[in-house]
Amino acid sequence: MSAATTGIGAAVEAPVGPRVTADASAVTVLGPLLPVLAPWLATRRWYQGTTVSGLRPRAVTVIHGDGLPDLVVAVVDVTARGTAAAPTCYQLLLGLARELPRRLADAAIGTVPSGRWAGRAVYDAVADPALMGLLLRALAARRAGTLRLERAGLFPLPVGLVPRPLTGEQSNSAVVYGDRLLLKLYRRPEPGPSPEAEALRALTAEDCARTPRLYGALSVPAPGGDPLTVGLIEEFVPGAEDGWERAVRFARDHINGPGDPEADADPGTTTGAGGGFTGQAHALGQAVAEVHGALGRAFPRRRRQALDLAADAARMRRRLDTAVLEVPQLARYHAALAAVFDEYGALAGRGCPVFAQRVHGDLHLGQALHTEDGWYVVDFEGEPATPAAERALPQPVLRDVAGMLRSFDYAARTALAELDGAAGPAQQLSRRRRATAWALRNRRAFCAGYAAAGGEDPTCRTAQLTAFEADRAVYEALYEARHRPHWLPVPLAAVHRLVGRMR
Ligand SMILES: Nc1ncnc2c1ncn2[C@@H]1O[C@H](COP(=O)(O)OP(=O)(O)O)[C@@H](O)[C@H]1O
Ligand SMILES: O=P(O)(O)O[C@H]1O[C@H](CO)[C@@H](O[C@H]2O[C@H](CO)[C@@H](O)[C@H](O)[C@H]2O)[C@H](O)[C@H]1O
Repeated sequence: MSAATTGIGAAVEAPVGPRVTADASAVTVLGPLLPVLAPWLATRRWYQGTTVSGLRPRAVTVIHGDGLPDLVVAVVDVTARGTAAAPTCYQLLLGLARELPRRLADAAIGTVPSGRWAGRAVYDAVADPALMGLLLRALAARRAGTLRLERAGLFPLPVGLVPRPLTGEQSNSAVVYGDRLLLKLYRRPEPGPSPEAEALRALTAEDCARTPRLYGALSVPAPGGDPLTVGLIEEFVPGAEDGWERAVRFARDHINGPGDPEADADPGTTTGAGGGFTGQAHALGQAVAEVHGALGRAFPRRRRQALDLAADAARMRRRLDTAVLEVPQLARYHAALAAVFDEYGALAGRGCPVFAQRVHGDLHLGQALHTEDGWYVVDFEGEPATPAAERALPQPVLRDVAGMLRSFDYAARTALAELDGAAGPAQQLSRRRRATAWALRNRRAFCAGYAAAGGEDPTCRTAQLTAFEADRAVYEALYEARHRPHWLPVPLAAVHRLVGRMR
């Protein structure tokens, strides 16, 4: 590896406790770690490339705690080998221990070959509750060097809670403190204001009961620009079940349930096809409408003019063009999809009012948490594959509604796929019908809940909803092709169905 370590970022030592050590430059701190960091980084789930050729520190903070390994929080620009692409910014949290306890073996990165930490074990500090406790104490005491916690609201920040890393997350890392706080650490921090910090700050100020409240946003200075947001501290929603897992479980039970002739009938007339989930889907619709209401009060809400709608339609077409290059299976639907987007673009000319405001931006069942107190909506970062500058743009609320409707389809198909194997043809047909009916019934319940809580009635805005569902399915096709190719048939089937409806 040839590591580029020029372009020195700020390096600050932030002592917690009585020990004060001298400042060191970012290069001095990170330089000796580079040989072990590069191969480790290239295998992280959140790392975008497959190789690392250069790593340039932007901001490095070292935090010492008495009797603890040192903690290095480094924001670095990484260049992948063999690409002309601009470097990508990553956040690394590294522990440096004289000896790595066996319980942290899975977090091991390597042994530092030289420099001040020569011979120490370097490891992913997010896995170490002791260091995550140290980080929270340092942030609360404003002793984390260039790493700042900008508080939201006046809620006291409890610091004596037991930390545990949250497993199973996708693009970021997270630590839960005593089931009360969640520290979300962005692995790929992005320049400019953070859509998630902005949204949660506003929702907290609005006292929205359906989202976790924000305690504060973590940032490091970015020379010549806004500080770079590298994380958030928000309320942890205890005792929650992930909405995706819950929906798939209910769908599976329904599809596999005892023979119920009603459930196999036309979904428009059945009573049982929602598989016991319709009440929850209704409540979820209400929760999303509440979140939209709060966002609509906190951020500007404006009527879309004809030019705006045409620009939206053009953006959806561009997204389709990009997706077709990577997902050739979409090509046969190109003209029909473009027609769907154009129909949306022409709505203003027909006197149909469309309003835009701040929305969630990547709403699906996995962003909803079910508790005894009802639903919570989390993760306001927006679609990871959409450029950062576009994510906070005002959008019609039906974009979020469409995201959730797509998710009911995903849940039904996932449940079906999990069951299909051992069934004969007749049973498979019956299951398919039940899966379709489950999705349809819960989509309707969600829309009814949304309208009942004061949101605009999605079912009265078919052209908008179809365009947003189609656009979302195109996004999903690209997402699946890149990350989970065996899931690609799910959004492709949706595209087929959606354009079929327009013919
Ligand atoms: N405030 C919270 N309280 C409880 N669990 C949460 C909270 N926020 C997120 N989670 C859980 O963590 C998972 C990952 O969080 P998320 O913000 O979606 O991160 P990512 O962007 O990495 O997907 C969520 O699916 C949810 O299960
Ligand atoms: O949660 P993220 O912000 O990482 O969202 C991305 O990944 C999601 C998958 O984890 C992806 O969601 C798609 O798959 C879900 C099932 O796993 C399904 O419920 C969603 O409806 C579907 O869009 C999401 O698109 C992507 O941005």
